[in-house]
Parts: sequence; structure tokens; C-alpha cells
Amino acid sequence: MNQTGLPARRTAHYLLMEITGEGRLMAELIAGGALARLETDDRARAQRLATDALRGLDRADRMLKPYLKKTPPDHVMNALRLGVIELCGGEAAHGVVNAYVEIVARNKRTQAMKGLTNAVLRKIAAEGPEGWNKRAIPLTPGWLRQPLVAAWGRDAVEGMEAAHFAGAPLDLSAKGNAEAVAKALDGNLLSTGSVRLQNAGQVSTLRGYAEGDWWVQDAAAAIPVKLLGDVKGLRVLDLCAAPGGKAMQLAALGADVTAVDISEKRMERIAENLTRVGLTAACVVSDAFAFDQTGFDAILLDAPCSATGTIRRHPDLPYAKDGSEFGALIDQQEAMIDHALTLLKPGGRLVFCTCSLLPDEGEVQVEEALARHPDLRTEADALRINGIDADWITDEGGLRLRPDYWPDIGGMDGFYMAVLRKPA
Ligand SMILES: C[S@@+](CC[C@H](N)C(=O)[O-])C[C@H]1O[C@@H](n2cnc3c(N)ncnc32)[C@H](O)[C@@H]1O
Repeated sequence: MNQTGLPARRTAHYLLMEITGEGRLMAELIAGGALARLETDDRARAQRLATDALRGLDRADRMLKPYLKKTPPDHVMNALRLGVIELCGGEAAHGVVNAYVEIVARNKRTQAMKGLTNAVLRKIAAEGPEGWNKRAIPLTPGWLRQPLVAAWGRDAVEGMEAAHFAGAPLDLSAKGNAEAVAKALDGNLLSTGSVRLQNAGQVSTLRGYAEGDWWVQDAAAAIPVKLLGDVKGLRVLDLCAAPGGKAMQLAALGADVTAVDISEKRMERIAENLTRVGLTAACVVSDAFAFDQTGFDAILLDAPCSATGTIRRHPDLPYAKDGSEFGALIDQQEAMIDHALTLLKPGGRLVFCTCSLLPDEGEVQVEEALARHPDLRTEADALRINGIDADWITDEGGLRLRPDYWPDIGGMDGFYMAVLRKPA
């Protein structure tokens, strides 16, 4: 690790600039090599700093506000935000202040503001963790907060914001005996069958990773497959399959799985994952709409969506996005449901799911699908599985999972799912 901490801090600053200013996602930036020039420790540090700054961004801005007559340019603002995160996280003031003053000074357009940066960060250092901890939980940006409050009410959204701020534990799905995996890793076996680890560290070094005993999958994301019950020997199509968490669950349960995804690169991830865990599926790179094999006993449609249910692990999302792309996704989900129904055998089941908090990508999609296909039925009984609270079942017969559920044990991702039965 570089001793000045400057390379990691500059990279964290770059990530924040790209996410908040250019609407790019953290995963996309990392895949594009944003961390490539850093030493291993610095990579983790840069990513952690940027992630913490995004999780606490609204609180950092509120802390900075009294010390700023007007909002400075983004380059300075993001340096100040990172400074707040570090100073309030207990880092020594001297090194933090110097590093962010340096970052501001290196940019010609902001170098005149290095004095301001120095002065503001020294005041923040005086407030320290105490000043940070007394402030309210960070609010979600308004473009997303408003529809969430309209859908779930203010109290629920405050619960979601607390979950987003807390981040997520590491959940695993076991290939075989989940209890044995929980024991081997000193984790907790959740009521729904996932294994939960707190402060897990580097995933690939955990016991059982190399042996393929488990894969990483949020507890909520593991539910859609469980709704299909015993799939042994059934022909199951996973229509939007990468990176393969649900395809691996289906294969582990003995289904004859066909995994389809439009992305060749993401399909490589499925192939790698299947190889590591020693399971098989027929992998097809194809646009779902061009895929025309029929007669499946069951189809899992984990449709592309806003991913607003995953903010605990992806705090960049509310800052990189503004909701303008969601209309097209909603239209695509509707068309995908209709296409999936054509691939299903009569009497077969379609599990539709999205990792979204927006009813337009969940409850409303299913209500509208039922209206378009009068013989289609939701199977609410299939939702009554271990660990699922009956209150989470929705009027149209789907299941709504939210990050504010399970607050005492670390929450869960936001998800919607429903089992739809095609007429025989
Ligand atoms: C929510 S992710 C699926 C996650 C996956 N089911 C799992 O559990 O690991 C959605 C996937 O849909 C794929 N996708 C997007 N548009 C598609 C299309 N038109 N046809 C097929 N796959 C598509 C994306 O590449 C992405 O991998």
C-alpha cells in the first residue's frame, strides 16, 4: 500500500467524479480498469472509500453545509466528501487534510480553493466521529425517494434508508448441505436456507470456495428458485441467467437447466461459476426475444430492471442513475413476460422476478400480465415457504421483499417475485 495514501484517495475521488458527474456505475468503472494501476491493498482501499462516501453522501453534505457559503465545484465537493468520511471514520487529521488539499491543488481549475479545502476539513476534523454520529441517516436522492415514499410510506422508506446505510452482510447459497456450510464458516443459517456471514473479508479465501461448496447470493435473491419447489428432472429455462446464481440453484436441485443471456461476457461468468461448483447447464448466448425453444416445464424470468433493491451493496446506483432509463426497462419486462409465456408448456409455471423496489417493475407488471392473459393465475400458495412472512404476500398473489425487513439480522435485498401458472 502506498504510504501517503494518495493513489487510493485520488482513485476514490475519480470514482466519485465519474459516478456523481457522469452517471457511470462503480462496477462498470472497475471493469473498465479504474483500479488497475493501484497496488492490491490500495484497490480495496479506494473502492471502500468511494463506497463509504456514497453511502454517507447526504450526511457528509449536511455536515459540510454550515462551512460552505456556496456549493463549490464537483472536484472540490467530492474531495471534501471523502475528507469527511475519513475524518469522521477516525483517520488522523493531518494526513487526510493534506491529501485532499493536494487533490484540489492538482487541478488547475480548483487550485485556488485549496485554502478553503484545508479550512473546512480542519473544522470537520474538530467535529470528528461525534459530529458524524449525531446526524440523521442519509436520505435517498429525491428522484428515487419520492416514488418509494408514494409506494411504501415514509416510515418504510426510513427503514430502507437505514438498511442502505448499514450495507449488507455476505449471504451464500450452499450447493448441498447449508447447515454444514454455516458451521464450516461460522455463519448463521437463515430461516430461508441461506447462510449469512458478518464481516466475511475476501470471498475467494473462504473455506469451501475453491471446492465449490457455495456461491455468493443475497438471501432475497435465493427465494425465486425456492418458489418452484421440487424441480428434479424438470426442464427449466433461466431466461436472463448471468451471472448464474439462480441457474446454479436450479442445477443443484437436479433440474435440466437451459441458461440464456444476451451478454457473451456475462455468460462467461456463468460458465466459470458452473465449473467452480461442478454443476452443468446448457448455456446459450441469445437475446431472450430471439430464443424460441419451447415446451419448458418452468421458466425463471429474472428480468433486467432498475436494480433499486440492491442499493445496500451498490450505493452508487442512486447517484449514477436518475430514473430516466426505467420506462424502457418496464416496457421490456412486459414484453419478456409475454414472450416467456410462449416458451412454457401448457400448465407450466413462470417465476417472474426483479431486484427492484418499484411496484411498476413488480406488482404492477403482474397485475397487467393477469389482465392481458385472462387464463393466467398467480400461485400464492407457492409463496408460503420457510422464513417467508405471510404479510409479505401481495394482493395480486406475488411476494414483496424489502431491505427494511429482517432489520435485526442484517436485512435483505429488495425483490419482487410471483409464480404464474399457464393454463393447461
Ligand atoms: C438481473 S440480471 C440476472 C441475474 C441472474 N438471474 C442471477 O441470478 O445471477 C439480468 C440479466 O439479463 C440479461 N439481459 C438483459 N437483456 C436481455 C435480453 N434481451 N435477453 C436476454 N438476457 C438479457 C443481462 O445481461 C443480465 O445478465
